Amino acid sequence: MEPYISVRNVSHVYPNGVTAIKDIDLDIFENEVVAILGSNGSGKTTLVKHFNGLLMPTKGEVIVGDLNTRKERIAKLSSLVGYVFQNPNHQTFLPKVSQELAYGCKNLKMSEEETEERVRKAIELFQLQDILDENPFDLNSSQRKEVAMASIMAISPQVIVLDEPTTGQDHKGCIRVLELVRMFQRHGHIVILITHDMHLIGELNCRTVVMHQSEKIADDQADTVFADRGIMAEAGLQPPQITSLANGLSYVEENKTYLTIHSVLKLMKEKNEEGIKIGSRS
Ligand SMILES: Nc1ncnc2c1ncn2[C@@H]1O[C@H](COP(=O)(O)OP(=O)(O)OP(=O)(O)O)[C@@H](O)[C@H]1O
Repeated sequence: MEPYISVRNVSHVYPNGVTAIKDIDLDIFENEVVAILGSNGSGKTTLVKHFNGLLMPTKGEVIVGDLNTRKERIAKLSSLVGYVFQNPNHQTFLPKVSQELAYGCKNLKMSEEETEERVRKAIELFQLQDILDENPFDLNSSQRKEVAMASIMAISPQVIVLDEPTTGQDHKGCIRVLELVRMFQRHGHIVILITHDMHLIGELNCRTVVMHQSEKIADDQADTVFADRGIMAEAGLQPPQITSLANGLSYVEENKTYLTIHSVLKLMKEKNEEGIKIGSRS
């Protein structure tokens, strides 16, 4: 299978001389959810900004669809790769939600009918019917984030990048992000998450790329990555709390990784039925 995004031996050195990513190879395939994980300054954002042409490699090349990002206009690339910024205020600027939702399609010179149809679908998916006339800046931060995501969804890019989607969200907001990631995937999109949120990655148990000091040091399913103590320590990462808790239970096999509260509760129930008492590892 051909990858949709192919990052080939890419490095990026900023004009001030900082090497933000180094010799990265990465293939991302249709319909994947991929988390890009790593501590502050490890190169996550720099890497992902290469997918929609916001940055160009200083070495190597990035292919999106069958387009080399060096040779494409940014408008074309942003119709393929939609970027939802961490702070929705950075991508929201029109006085009405309805205008905001239509902006991307209009900017890509879609016809009025097509824009209307796409916006209608986005309104339906995100249940925004009641706030169409509101000013996005009068909405709360969760609603503003929904509007930002819906505006990207209206463009319907093949790839949706969510930059720290759970930052600043309460518990309900975080559950909503999880639902949206799954919804984007059901609708056939590739979802790329730039995140520090181990709980979110654990719940998704998605492919996880770990960046550390500008290099890719791991690329595997989240449970495999989280079980690799060497990688976790090198990258300065802690697994989700529930994984640490499960690791402390006496009856959890050393090589098993539990990522969600549901999986730990299921294990406890099974052990309880077998008459095995909960104990902690000595
Ligand atoms: N515009 C820029 N000019 C110069 N250096 C930059 C620029 N943007 C990022 N850097 C540097 O590049 C390195 C990687 O930064 P990047 O933002 O890609 O990391 P990150 O993993 O996304 O970090 P964070 O989690 O803090 O957002 C860091 O050393 C950072 O200071």
